Amino acid sequence: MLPIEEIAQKIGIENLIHYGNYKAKIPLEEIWKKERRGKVILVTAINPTPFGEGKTTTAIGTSMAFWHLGKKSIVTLREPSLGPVFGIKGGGTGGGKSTVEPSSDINLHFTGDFHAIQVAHNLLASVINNAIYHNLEPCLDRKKIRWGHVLDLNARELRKIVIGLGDNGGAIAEDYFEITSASEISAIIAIAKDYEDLKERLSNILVGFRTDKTAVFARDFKVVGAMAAVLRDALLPNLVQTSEGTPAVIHAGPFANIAHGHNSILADEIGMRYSDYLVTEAGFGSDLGAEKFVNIVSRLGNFDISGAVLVATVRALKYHGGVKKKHLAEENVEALEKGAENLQRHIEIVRKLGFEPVVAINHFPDDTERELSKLQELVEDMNVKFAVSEVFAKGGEGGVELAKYLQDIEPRKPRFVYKIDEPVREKVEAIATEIYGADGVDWDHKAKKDLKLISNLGFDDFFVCMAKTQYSLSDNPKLLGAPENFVVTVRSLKISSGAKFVVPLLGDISTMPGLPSKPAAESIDLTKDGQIVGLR
Ligand SMILES: Nc1ncnc2c1ncn2[C@@H]1O[C@H](COP(=O)(O)OP(=O)(O)O)[C@@H](O)[C@H]1O
Ligand SMILES: O=COP(=O)(O)O
Ligand SMILES: [Mg+2]
Repeated sequence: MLPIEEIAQKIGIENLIHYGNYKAKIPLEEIWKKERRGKVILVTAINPTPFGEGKTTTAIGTSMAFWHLGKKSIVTLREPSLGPVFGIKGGGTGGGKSTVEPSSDINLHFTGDFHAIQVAHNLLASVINNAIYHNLEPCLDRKKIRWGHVLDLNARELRKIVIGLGDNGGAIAEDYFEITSASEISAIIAIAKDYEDLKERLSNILVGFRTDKTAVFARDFKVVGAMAAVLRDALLPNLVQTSEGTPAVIHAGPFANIAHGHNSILADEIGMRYSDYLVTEAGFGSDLGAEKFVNIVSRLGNFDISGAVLVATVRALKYHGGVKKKHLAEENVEALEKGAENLQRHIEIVRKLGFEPVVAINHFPDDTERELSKLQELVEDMNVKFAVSEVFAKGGEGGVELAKYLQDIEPRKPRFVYKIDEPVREKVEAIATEIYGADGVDWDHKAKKDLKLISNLGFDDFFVCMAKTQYSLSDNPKLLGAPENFVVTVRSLKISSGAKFVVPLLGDISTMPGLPSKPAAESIDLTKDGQIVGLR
């Protein structure tokens, strides 16, 4: 690795807040010193297998490839959450010869941003419960509290809990934990422009209602200052490097299935102002990350997008063709051909969002020659540009063909799926029908009540941040491939009035994931000389 100041010098960043030799935070005033000039390249994908199909890896490799072409590029990514790190997917720092470093630090505590978000979130929860204990104003109706706790782990046992069993003045009550990436504060850190905006958004967080049904916000508890104080450094983007010594800015961590799925806009500003090509990832498939990147992030950040890379893999398309996870390494051209219908749908989604995708076939070692040539044949018939990406095996050199397709694409205005002043119900129905291909939306009783509440509170002009399974275009994780003749069901809607999002919860999506029977944590260790091993 190069010393982090050498990475900063490559792109002209002059001031850093060092976190050791290889990590640094970028002061807010540094961000605005340059004008925007970089083209925005979005990396999205088809619906993935539980292992992930290589968007992070491809984003890193493509950014490095631009340097091979003599262009300056910055890759922006989200901070990995310990949920997947210890859970199914493992780390979020790419793989093979296309990684961001120091990967062990980045995958674990990094610069402490998630811990800060966790503390700020739980501080507010403790103050809410304390007001009830001391019978202080604002005293919330316990059954109408809409602010739980967060923890950066996959802990299904905390999805629904009872609190107050100890010395708590008898206020025993139901409560819950979400994973930190699902916290509204995680979304706020990803969209706030400066400390004033941060505090304004924190103060507008809706925490619940009094018994007289009046709404109560975080500002009513007088701890917004303390929350902002503990978040002071978490708002600053983190500068690190790729495995080829090119700049990477990693900041904020909302997942794309339970939140908006993109790194901070501040990180993107650095990518646009300090390089020719910002390569950035939106989580999971285009139905989730790319939809929200266009309809929420690019609208909030007010920027155009040039290119869209659509990552596809043989293994995920076989999965969509009906192959079980444990058989994905076995050749199966027939299943690949059937599952390719999922790729066709994502090409259409990216076009609906206003862009012409370039398909990146992310080549895995298990792909056979027959499968690879079949997939190239199928993609050719889909009338879309594509390149076989070898960035995992070869680093930036393996992404040059892809980068050459992207370098001359001109910025375009995204096509928003909904107008911001439409009612929430219509926004949700537009996304479900136009992006997912659903015939319509079913609204559970609780969801209908939430819609009414949103209108009564005057929040109909909020962004819609859909929460649903990442495995299917529908809200049923078993409905793979290119499902048709289905409706999606909205169970309820979270109101994030600080971020100005409403979060419709579809199907049985949970904002607190669980661990698999064999957690990735089992392969992690610390050697006697202090080396962390086994993080993948
Ligand atoms: N071409 C490849 N060959 C082998 N493993 C890969 C390849 N691309 C990605 N991976 C691995 O697959 C997992 C998911 O990759 P990642 O880039 O995180 O995907 P995503 O961002 O789409 O979830 C990581 O462990 C990564 O190292
Ligand atoms: O939020 C999900 O991100 P990945 O698609 O990178 O796992
Ligand atoms: Mg990723």
